[in-house]
Amino acid sequence: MTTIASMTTMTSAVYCDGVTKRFGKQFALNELHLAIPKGKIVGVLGPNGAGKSTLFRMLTGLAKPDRGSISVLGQRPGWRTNAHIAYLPDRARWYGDHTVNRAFHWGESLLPGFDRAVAERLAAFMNIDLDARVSGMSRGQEARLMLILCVARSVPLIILDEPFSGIDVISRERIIESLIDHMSSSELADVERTVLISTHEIYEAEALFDHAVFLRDGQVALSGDADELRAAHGSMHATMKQLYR
Ligand SMILES: Nc1ncnc2c1ncn2[C@@H]1O[C@H](COP(=O)(O)OP(=O)(O)OP(=O)(O)O)[C@@H](O)[C@H]1O
Repeated sequence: MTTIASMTTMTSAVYCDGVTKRFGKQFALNELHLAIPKGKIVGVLGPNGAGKSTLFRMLTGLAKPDRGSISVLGQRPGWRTNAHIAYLPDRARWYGDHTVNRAFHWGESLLPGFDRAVAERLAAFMNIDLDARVSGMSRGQEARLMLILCVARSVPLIILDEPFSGIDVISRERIIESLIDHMSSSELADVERTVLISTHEIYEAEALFDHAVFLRDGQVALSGDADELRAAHGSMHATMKQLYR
């Protein structure tokens, strides 16, 4: 029998039903109910400690819920689903002795769906020298490399946890522009991509989003279509201010 829950599981990129995760007495996620539609660029937003990284870790099978169930691309998270996910964790670092070229070569051999030509184009746009050694890069330059390694992949789900942290405001605007351009380009038309992005740089990033989920204390405080949220509150930034003041 097909139930409403099983249909929502199939039509959603991510579906969480009553997901709870505790660390000692602290609830990271508390009876979280969430359905993220496929094919959208989604802002996963909220103050420090709201549960964003914990949610992402669960979607990639790195953490297990104490209670509740999670479905990613219609399946339980694990190695099968991870082949279809490009995940940029917060605090991600690359090998210091690699050059950008070597990182892209590594990506080509080991990351499903990695497209080197796309990576090189993004690198040119983001001012990343292919011969640069990672150990000599600034934090912001390394953050760009990590971002490219994820978004140059043709996979149905991309999860970016704080991808812009450490990148200066001018470069951030340029990078967000290049992402908008890249996400809407025809080279990705073969895959229905869902992209989840957590960021505190909501002012600059909000043009990216066509859906938003606001978390508070491990629960969904508000979620919906970005245009509808903007129409109701003025901007995503204003929505955030009203929700968390
Ligand atoms: N491994 C852990 N051990 C103990 N507590 C944890 C652990 N991971 C998360 N927490 C707690 O769970 C809550 C949610 O943390 P999480 O990192 O998911 O928040 P976040 O929304 O990503 O925050 P930020 O915006 O600061 O990155 C916080 O109170 C945090 O202290």
